Amino acid sequence: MATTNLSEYDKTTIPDAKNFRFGIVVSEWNTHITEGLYNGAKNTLLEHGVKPENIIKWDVPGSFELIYGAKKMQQQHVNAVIVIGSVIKGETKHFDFVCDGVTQGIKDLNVLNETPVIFCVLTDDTEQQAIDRSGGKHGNKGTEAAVVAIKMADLRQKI
Ligand SMILES: Nc1c(NC[C@H](O)[C@H](O)[C@H](O)CO)[nH]c(=O)[nH]c1=O
Ligand SMILES: CC(=O)[C@@H](O)COP(=O)(O)O
Repeated sequence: MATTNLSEYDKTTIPDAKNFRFGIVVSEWNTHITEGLYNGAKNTLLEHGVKPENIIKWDVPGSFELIYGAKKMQQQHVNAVIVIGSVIKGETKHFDFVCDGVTQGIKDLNVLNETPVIFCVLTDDTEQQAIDRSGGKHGNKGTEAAVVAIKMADLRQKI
């Protein structure tokens, strides 16, 4: 069963993000998907008051490199990090290892370090599924990730 629209949320429940600074690490694999996710995330951050100069974007070759990129981005005095990737199943089990590796690596960064890392990595059986979730009929997971990043930055500031 497909997910609900990822971009529909109550905008009145989102904290003011004008003083927050975000790092976004973007995989270049399936760039037509990841750039759509990045635009969704960036535009949502801007919509909630984040200054353009407070959004740092780094590109990495593939989703597996998001782990290293996020680790270094955590050192950039940002309130939260978003990692963006698109893993699409091929003929072999490589898909499984990439997805599991990235998931575990990002989880580890959230456990070991203080800066939240938000997981915006699509793991799809088909390219159409990825298209549908990066600005298509199911919305944009980048928008969802930006909302989560603002909420986590706000929570971190309060605790
Ligand atoms: N097949 C996909 C990859 N594979 C590349 C890995 O992420 C990694 O860059 C390589 O194993 C070298 O360490 N990456 C994606 O992001 N999406 C794919 O569909
Ligand atoms: C997720 C991948 O690495 C995948 O695109 C690689 O394709 P294949 O499994 O056909 O080698």
